[in-house]
Amino acid sequence: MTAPGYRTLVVPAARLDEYRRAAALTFPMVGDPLLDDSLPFAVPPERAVAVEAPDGQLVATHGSYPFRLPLPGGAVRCAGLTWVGVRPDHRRRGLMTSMLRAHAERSLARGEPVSALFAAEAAIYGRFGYGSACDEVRLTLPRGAALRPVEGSSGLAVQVERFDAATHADLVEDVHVRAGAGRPGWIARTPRALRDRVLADRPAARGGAEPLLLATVRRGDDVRALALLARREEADETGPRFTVQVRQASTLDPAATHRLWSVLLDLDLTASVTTPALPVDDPLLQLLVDPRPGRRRVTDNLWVRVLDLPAALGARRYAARLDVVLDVGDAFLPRNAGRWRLVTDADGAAEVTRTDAEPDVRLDVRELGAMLLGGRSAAALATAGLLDGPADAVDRLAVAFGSPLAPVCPWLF
Ligand SMILES: CC(=O)SCCNC(=O)CCNC(=O)[C@H](O)C(C)(C)COP(=O)(O)OP(=O)(O)OC[C@H]1O[C@@H](n2cnc3c(N)ncnc32)[C@H](O)[C@@H]1OP(=O)(O)O
Repeated sequence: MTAPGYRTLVVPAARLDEYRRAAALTFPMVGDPLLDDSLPFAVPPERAVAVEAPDGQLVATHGSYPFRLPLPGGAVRCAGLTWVGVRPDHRRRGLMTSMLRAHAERSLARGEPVSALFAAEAAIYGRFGYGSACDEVRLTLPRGAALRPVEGSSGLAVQVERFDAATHADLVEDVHVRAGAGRPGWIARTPRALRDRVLADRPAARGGAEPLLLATVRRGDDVRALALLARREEADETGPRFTVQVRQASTLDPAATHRLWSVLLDLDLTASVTTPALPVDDPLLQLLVDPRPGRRRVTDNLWVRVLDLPAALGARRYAARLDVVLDVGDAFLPRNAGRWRLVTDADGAAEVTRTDAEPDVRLDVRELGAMLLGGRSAAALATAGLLDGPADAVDRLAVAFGSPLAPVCPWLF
């Protein structure tokens, strides 16, 4: 239910400009016409939703992207929630709450059992059943940071050129997708308009850095790794000292990974290198001879909301046999609340059914979302008092929900 006098609507094409103006009042970083032109129209039109105030103005916005969210051993249709904003003069009267409800209902109607997002502020989304599902790490490394050797690296060819979206976007997206094979959370940038927006190198968004460069590592004609990067000058009386901002690093094998980072960590005239969001087990972290110099920032990455519990849990594989009854709390979407029996077979496939049996483990849907990608351990959540059950059941759950590779989404939507 929207607050009295307000109305939630799918934004018709004729009102998209209004939608953009409402978003521009909400998000302080929007304000440059060159940037504004691109926002937020990568959201497919039928997924742009707004709230209209009693005076007819659009005062709150949200949208979603049609993603496939990689899970351990599977993938699930996922509504990537974005542009949630309420005009400053209409806040704290329930408009976000009504939009989140509309988002859940519309996603379910489209057959999307899961929603995911990046949280502008981490305290916002737990109340709506989103759980922090994984972390990311960003490194700032000194130039020349040494890497452990990897056989075959030095023989690979490297090319550095100016990035041109029209020529290179397909290659960059293709390598991005392949680089994430087997890693939960590694979302492809769909639809194409979103990919184009993510890869657009708008001067207004460069923050003083040069236009994007594309570095490719090749074995013969085959591109095995690539990076998008830009150098930015830092004032220094001793001479030019550039910071290398690596915006995307996508690698397909260990030798190419080593070769790519060897080049990025040793560009002339540079003093330091910043990485994009990396999974917490990224190969770069394993390869650094000395991981201590520089800075390391770990923060929350994807937040995940289970909308249709049996469909979401049934879309992934499990690393151990389970026959467990979960008692799930879901105050925001009661359809998920109650007891569910989760049984997995020898291949890790799951069957999820309603049951009246006594529960083994009690948890909120928020924790289920946190565990879905394999990035949060049931046992760790239990030590924090966020999941309750006998130690053997909790431990089995922790093992079964685990993932061999740490989840991450390396780009922001
Ligand atoms: C996925 C994304 O798009 S992330 C982007 C999120 N957007 C932003 O940060 C833009 C700036 N902020 C805003 O536009 C708004 O303040 C919003 C969207 C965060 C909140 O909108 P509102 O309509 O004011 O929220 P609403 O009135 O529905 O509040 C619901 C509850 O959330 C709480 N809440 C709202 N904002 C926040 C916040 N930033 N941190 C913690 N709690 C919050 C409210 O206090 C309220 O709690 P209560 O039910 O216990 O009273």
